[in-house]
Amino acid sequence: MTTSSPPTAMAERPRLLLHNFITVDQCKELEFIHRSCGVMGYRPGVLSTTLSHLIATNCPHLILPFVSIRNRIKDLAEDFFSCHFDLFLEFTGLISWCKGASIGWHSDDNRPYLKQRDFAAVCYLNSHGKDFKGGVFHFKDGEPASIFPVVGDVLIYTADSRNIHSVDEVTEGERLTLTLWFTRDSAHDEDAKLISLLSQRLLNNEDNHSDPFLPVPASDNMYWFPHGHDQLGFDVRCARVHILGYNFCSTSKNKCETSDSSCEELLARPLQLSRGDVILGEEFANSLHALQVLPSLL
Ligand SMILES: O=C(O)CCC(=O)C(=O)O
Ligand SMILES: [Fe+2]
Repeated sequence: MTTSSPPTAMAERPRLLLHNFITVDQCKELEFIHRSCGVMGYRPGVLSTTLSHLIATNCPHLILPFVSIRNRIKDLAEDFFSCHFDLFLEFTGLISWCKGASIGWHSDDNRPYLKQRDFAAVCYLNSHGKDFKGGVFHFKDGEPASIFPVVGDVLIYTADSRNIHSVDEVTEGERLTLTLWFTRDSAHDEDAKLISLLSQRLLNNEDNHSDPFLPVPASDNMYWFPHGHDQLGFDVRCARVHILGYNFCSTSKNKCETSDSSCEELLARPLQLSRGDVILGEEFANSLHALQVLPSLL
């Protein structure tokens, strides 16, 4: 089912909301990737997983679930905006908006370094009212005026001043999206950059023979989620594993230690998982590896 506006309104404010464009299973798969790999994002209270981050942390195989979804949304945007040329993906990222996150009125090309952005697509991977509260999307003018995110829905719009929009503060839970920007400018083609990163990584792996399937954590501060004042906050990896009912513990000491000063060191080393007093048998190369495997143990 499609929600769109009459032709004149459409020319003034080109935008489209499509329901059920991606399946709930696809949304869950992307959510799982984000839960195991997400790092601090581009705004306060926002976590993100970009494709270049997946390559840099040795997880290029996790790009596969994005491929068909990206292509379908690109075809949709080319059709809807009647492009007589191929668009390029400029950015692809899973973005979660935690409690307190919001964004005021803006267009998506509103900075000199964002001028290449022509179109935006936001896929909602979870639902307002069920998974989070707040986080409603609004267009400043025209219809539809407000969008209440529903899992599987996709919203596309031009990145220019015809589509000024905002997102209300998230007041509970975590709001998750797959956000894409498209450009006409081949100099900003994300795929060309990803291919170059992939080939560099292959060359490096040839040199150091590292295991091609084990994730490498990003630097610790990328996982540090500031919360409140006075250096308060938490490590996103610990938070994820806690939510699933587990703790990280050191393999050497067979002792759980997630909250002391050695936590950051522990998270980058081989470790095990515990649940209450019970230590699970599996050993993991590091915290990200555990987070990637944990859903299959549940
Ligand atoms: O997540 C959304 O609904 C829109 C986000 C947004 O406006 C942005 O990232 O620029
Ligand atoms: Fe935006």
